[in-house]
Amino acid sequence: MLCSHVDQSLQRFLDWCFEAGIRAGSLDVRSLRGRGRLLQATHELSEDVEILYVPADAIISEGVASQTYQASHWSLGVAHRLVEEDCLGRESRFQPYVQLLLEGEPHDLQIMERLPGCAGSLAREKVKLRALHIAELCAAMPTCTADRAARAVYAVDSRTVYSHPAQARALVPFFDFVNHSACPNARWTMDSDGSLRLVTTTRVEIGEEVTISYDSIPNARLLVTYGFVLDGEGPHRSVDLNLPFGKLPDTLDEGGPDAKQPVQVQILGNGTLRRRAPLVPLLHNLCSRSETVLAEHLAKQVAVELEQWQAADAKEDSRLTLLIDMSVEVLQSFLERILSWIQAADAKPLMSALGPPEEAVTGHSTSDDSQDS
Ligand SMILES: C[S@@+](CC[C@H](N)C(=O)[O-])C[C@H]1O[C@@H](n2cnc3c(N)ncnc32)[C@H](O)[C@@H]1O
Repeated sequence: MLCSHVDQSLQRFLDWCFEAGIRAGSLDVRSLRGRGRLLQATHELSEDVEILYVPADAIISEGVASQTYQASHWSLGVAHRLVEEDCLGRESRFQPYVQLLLEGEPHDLQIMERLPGCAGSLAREKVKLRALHIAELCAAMPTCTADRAARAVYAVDSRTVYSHPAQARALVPFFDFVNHSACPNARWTMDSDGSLRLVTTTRVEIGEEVTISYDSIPNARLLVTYGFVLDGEGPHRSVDLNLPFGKLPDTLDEGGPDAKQPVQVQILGNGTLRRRAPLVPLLHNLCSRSETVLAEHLAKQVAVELEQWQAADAKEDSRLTLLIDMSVEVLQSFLERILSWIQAADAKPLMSALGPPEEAVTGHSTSDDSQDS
């Protein structure tokens, strides 16, 4: 395993990886401003080649301790395991890995808390959840300081993988240097014994970064969970929108689902709706001519949120600038689509006018390779 610009704890970690049976002969660890540590190919690699193998006993997975937290959040099980290993100090067989993991500073959620819409509420929820988890970890392990607990919670939040087939949540050394891309060149799988393999999905040139897809989530979620946003096209170019409906004019009083609950929809980069299903009950609850009522209500709500995004302060943070610009563009094109449907008043049902063409719905395949968020 080669490594450039190594610091001491990274070198100790890499030596430990070798002893633990982690095989990554054609990968190098690099650091890049704005991307942190990352994996880079040291050889030209063909498609479908295994480039990393991490044996099960080198992986920190959800342990017996997680039983304590069954009624609570999934991440506490893994965080508990991590803090337990940290408390063992040099006695822990994962010590170099644990040390490296707990060096990571949690990213600042404060500047995100004032963002409009779902982005701001996600950040505020995350702040509350982090505080609860830190308190729970400290209460469960009196030798654990709030700072250690905060670092553990952050490491778990941003680095845990979940394998559906193996039904396992885990912190996987070396593999967790892999960054996310909307067009990844690798995917991972977990064997039934809990070991992990990383395999190329395309040809990879020498020096090229190896990436996977963590998830197909909007930029606001990427920012709150992982601390970065992506430019360009892809599933990240979308906005989650909470729509409060209350009582619409022309709503049927009897029968039909409750239209009072706010519903969440997702708007894609081309201004179409990805998830239309939450709006369907509302349509059922309206009188026949009331598609227009719904469209007008939608337009009003979107205009309100658009105004909030236009007034949002990026606080000289380039990630926030990108998120704000993208949210404005997405909401604007969605609003234009609704308004032109209202103006045209054509026979096309509102939901199909707002929905995406088939290929846009399909999204992006993540197979086993979705990280928890
Ligand atoms: C699983 S770790 C990946 C390795 C990480 N770069 C490191 O330094 O250890 C996930 C973190 O990597 C960073 N990251 C991943 N993909 C990124 C990307 N496309 N752009 C910028 N940062 C990214 C984010 O800080 C994220 O929370």
